[in-house]
Amino acid sequence: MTLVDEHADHPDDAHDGIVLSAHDIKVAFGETVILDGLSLDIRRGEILGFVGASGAGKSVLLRTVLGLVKKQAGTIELFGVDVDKASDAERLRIDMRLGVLFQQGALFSALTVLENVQVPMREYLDLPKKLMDELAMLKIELVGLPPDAARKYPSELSGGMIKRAALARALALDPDIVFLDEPTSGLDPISAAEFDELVVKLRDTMNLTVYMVTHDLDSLFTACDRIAVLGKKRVLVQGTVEDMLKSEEPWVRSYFRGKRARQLDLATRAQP
Ligand SMILES: Nc1ncnc2c1ncn2[C@@H]1O[C@H](COP(=O)(O)OP(=O)(O)OP(=O)(O)O)[C@@H](O)[C@H]1O
Repeated sequence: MTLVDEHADHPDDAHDGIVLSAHDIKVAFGETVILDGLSLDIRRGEILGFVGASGAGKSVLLRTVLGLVKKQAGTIELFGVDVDKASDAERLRIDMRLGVLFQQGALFSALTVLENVQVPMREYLDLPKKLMDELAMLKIELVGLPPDAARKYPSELSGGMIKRAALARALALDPDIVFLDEPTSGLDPISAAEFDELVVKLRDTMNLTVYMVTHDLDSLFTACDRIAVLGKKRVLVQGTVEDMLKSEEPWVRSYFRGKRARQLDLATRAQP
């Protein structure tokens, strides 16, 4: 019996709290290599911000981790299990512990918010409708949507409400880790800040691990515990905001010490 089987409830506890470990990943489309020698660990309960220039491969890595893009080399362990070696039953257990919010929100337009939140429940669980309704309402409340949002269609929601509804769906199965692909893009600064606050609150209350692809400096400065920078096809630098501010890598320097970043840094530090 493997260590993983012995700790079936919380297998990652046997792995120093590392929820996700990507090692030496290579991904190419035809001749074009997008990721090469990329390694990254994410610890239980942290909010990791993943940044990098547009087109660097952030979404490709996310899709690779989720098994939607094939890698040419490297290993990905989720909760201590090498996904390439996982049995179908293990893979299913892993999938149920992952929540995903894709870049466009990706709600089904023909379904109400309640029905959207229930999509993963229908896919993975066999529950009576009444119980599913109750569970979905709990998630809707959890993300700060009013109860009457449940019967609305995505076209009837604001951008911020769509993101929250998509987050409620990502949380439908009480995942251990959520992957958020640019969750605050397209939101006004106030809605974006509120979304960040919600993510921090959920992490604190649910001990959620968060992997957030973002271009949003506010999110990086205020919500993320750690930042990983994608560059030169791998993780170029990782650490805290302080580490980013000290980095001499040219892209990191211009991103984190550019004019806008300096203003944000000062504003963040000025807060009581
Ligand atoms: N299925 C695919 N086939 C071929 N090329 C792809 C595919 N998916 C992504 N790419 C290419 O991989 C590169 C990285 O794309 P990706 O979407 O990961 O960038 P990103 O870092 O997320 O960018 P952005 O910040 O703009 O969202 C791009 O050049 C893109 O065209």
